[in-house]
Amino acid sequence: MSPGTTVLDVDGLRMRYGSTDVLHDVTFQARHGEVLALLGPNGAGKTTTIEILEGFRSRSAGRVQVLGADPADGGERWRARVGVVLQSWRDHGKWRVRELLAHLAAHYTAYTRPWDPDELIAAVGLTAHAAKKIKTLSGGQRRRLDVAIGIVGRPELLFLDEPTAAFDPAARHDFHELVRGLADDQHTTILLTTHDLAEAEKLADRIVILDGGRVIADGSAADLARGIAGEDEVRWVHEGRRHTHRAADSTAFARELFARHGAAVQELEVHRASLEQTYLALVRHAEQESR
Ligand SMILES: Nc1ncnc2c1ncn2[C@@H]1O[C@H](COP(=O)(O)OP(=O)(O)OP(=O)(O)O)[C@@H](O)[C@H]1O
Repeated sequence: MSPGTTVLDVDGLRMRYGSTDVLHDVTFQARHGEVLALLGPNGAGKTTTIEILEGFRSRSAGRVQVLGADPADGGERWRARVGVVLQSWRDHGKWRVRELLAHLAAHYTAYTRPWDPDELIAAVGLTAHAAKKIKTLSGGQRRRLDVAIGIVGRPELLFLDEPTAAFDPAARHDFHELVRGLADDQHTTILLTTHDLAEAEKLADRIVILDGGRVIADGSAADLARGIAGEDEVRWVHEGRRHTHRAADSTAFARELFARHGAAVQELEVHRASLEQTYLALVRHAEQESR
């Protein structure tokens, strides 16, 4: 698959539970090698969307293509190209970590070139626990194992539903490195849901925000920030005096500033609206509109 190919294509997706519509006309795409974060308040429809794309839930209407197939009838070969990290892997408590991953890797050899179990165990930081029974792992260690299970077949597309919820800061940092490595080095396309906006800002090439089952924003963190805040704040010191200026194009403004004053410009800082500020503004606005 080449860069620029559309790996996920969701068009007019609708989902109804009983008489309640929980997804209305959801449309977005993801390209090959892109990390897409799906954000939104509790109940916005993130898990429902991801489960439909994984082929675990039937949709009510709309067109969905995942790696060129409709997930509602994706066969085994298609499934082997898709990695899934569910909210938690509770079965197989008596299995040992290495034993389970070796077993799953063997299953994938018919379709893909799976990870070597020991390399994978090292990549998710479980080397010291490789011989332990799964039921004896801590919550965070089990979550690392969930991630290993999701990627063991070197999927072309990986779904991560709140992958770092139980991680300590070091595990979270290692996981971020692993995800960026999968996208940058192996060109894995990744769709993740998270409530951690700093995580989304760090990992995602693009962000889709769902609210009340509708897409209310789609773009890079910088695009979304520009759309809401409009301007960055530029601060600097010149001849001992502190200055502040708001600029729509802060890079062009800084270039001009240096062209005019050269090395006399000191302590330059550019402050862009954080994803947290942008997200809160977008969700508040959407909720006011729907009242
Ligand atoms: N099996 C079901 N039957 C009926 N309603 C459901 C079912 N599953 C989910 N819902 C409803 O669909 C809506 C979307 O739920 P979903 O789990 O997709 O949200 P979410 O964005 O993943 O939320 P969270 O951030 O809390 O995980 C919610 O209102 C939820 O109550």
